[in-house]
Amino acid sequence: MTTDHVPQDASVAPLLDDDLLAALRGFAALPRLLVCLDFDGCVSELVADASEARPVPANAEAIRRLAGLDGVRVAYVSGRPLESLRELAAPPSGALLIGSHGAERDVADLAPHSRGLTLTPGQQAARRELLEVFESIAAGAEGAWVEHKPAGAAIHVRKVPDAGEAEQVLVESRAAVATLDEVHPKEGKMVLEAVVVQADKGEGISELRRLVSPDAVLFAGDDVTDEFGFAVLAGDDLGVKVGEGETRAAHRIEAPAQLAAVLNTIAEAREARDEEQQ
Ligand SMILES: O=P(O)(O)OC[C@H]1O[C@H](O[C@H]2O[C@H](CO)[C@@H](O)[C@H](O)[C@H]2O)[C@H](O)[C@@H](O)[C@@H]1O
Repeated sequence: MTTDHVPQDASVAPLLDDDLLAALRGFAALPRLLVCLDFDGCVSELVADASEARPVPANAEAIRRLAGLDGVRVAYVSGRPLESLRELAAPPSGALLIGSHGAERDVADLAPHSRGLTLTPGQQAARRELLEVFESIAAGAEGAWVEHKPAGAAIHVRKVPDAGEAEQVLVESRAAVATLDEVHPKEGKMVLEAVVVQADKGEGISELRRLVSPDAVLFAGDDVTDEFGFAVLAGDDLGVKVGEGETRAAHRIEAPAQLAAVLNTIAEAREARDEEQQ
C-alpha cells in the first residue's frame, strides 16, 4: 500500500508537520523497524527531582502499542543507569535497553549471554575519586546533588535556587573533571555527568542495529548526548529532535507531549498495513 492510504487520525496529524508525517509513514511501510527512544526530556518531561521522572502517560501507551506490533522492536537508549531506567520508564516486555550512555546494555533475548558492566580496578578508583570530587563541590552549593551511577556520576543543579550559582557549580565541576585521569565529561541539561567508561549513544544504537537488523532505525532525543545517536543514522533512518537546540536530526518536535503523536502515527500506519496484508 502507499502511505497516501493511511487514515488521518485527527488527534495525531495536526500535531506534526507534513514533512515529519510523510517521513513517519514512509518509515512505517518498511518491513522491520527499530524505534529507539531517549528517556528524560523525550519520553518523560524534565522534572526537578530526577527520581520523579515518569513517561508522559500518552507516550507510555504509544510505546506499548508499538512494542506489540509485528516487525517493530522498541528500545530505550538513555543516560540513566539500567536500574533506574527499568524502574522509572517501566519498559514493555521485549524492550531493549541501553543505559549509562551506552555503557550498560540489556538486550536479553538477542544476546542472552551478554554480561553487565564491569569496571577495571583503575576505573573503580577513578569513579571513587570522581564521586568524592563531585560530592565536595555539591556540599558547597544549596540544592546541588550528586547522582551515583555505575559508570560514573552526575552533579545536578536543577534545584539550585540561583541560576548564577548553578552555572558556577557546573564550571567548577568541569574544571575538576579535567584534572582527573580516565574520566570523561558529558554535558547535559542542568547537569554535568562524567564517566569512566568510554561509550556513547551512537555505539549503543549501532549495537542494537547489529542485533536487530532492521530496515531502518528511528531515534528520538532531546539532549547534547543524543547527538551521538543522531550521528549514526543513515539511509532510511529517521532522527527526531525533541525541543530546542542545534541538532543533526532531520526532524523536530517541540516537547515530550508530542512524542505520542510520532509513535502513534507509525503504529497507525503499521496497523493499517497489517490489516491490508491479512
Ligand atoms: O539520556 P536520558 O534518558 O535523557 O538521560 C539523561 C539524564 O537524565 C536525568 O537527568 C535529567 O533529567 C532529570 C529529570 O527530569 C532532570 O532533573 C535533570 O536536570 C536532567 O539532566 C538523569 O538524572 C541522568 O542520570 C541521565 O543521564
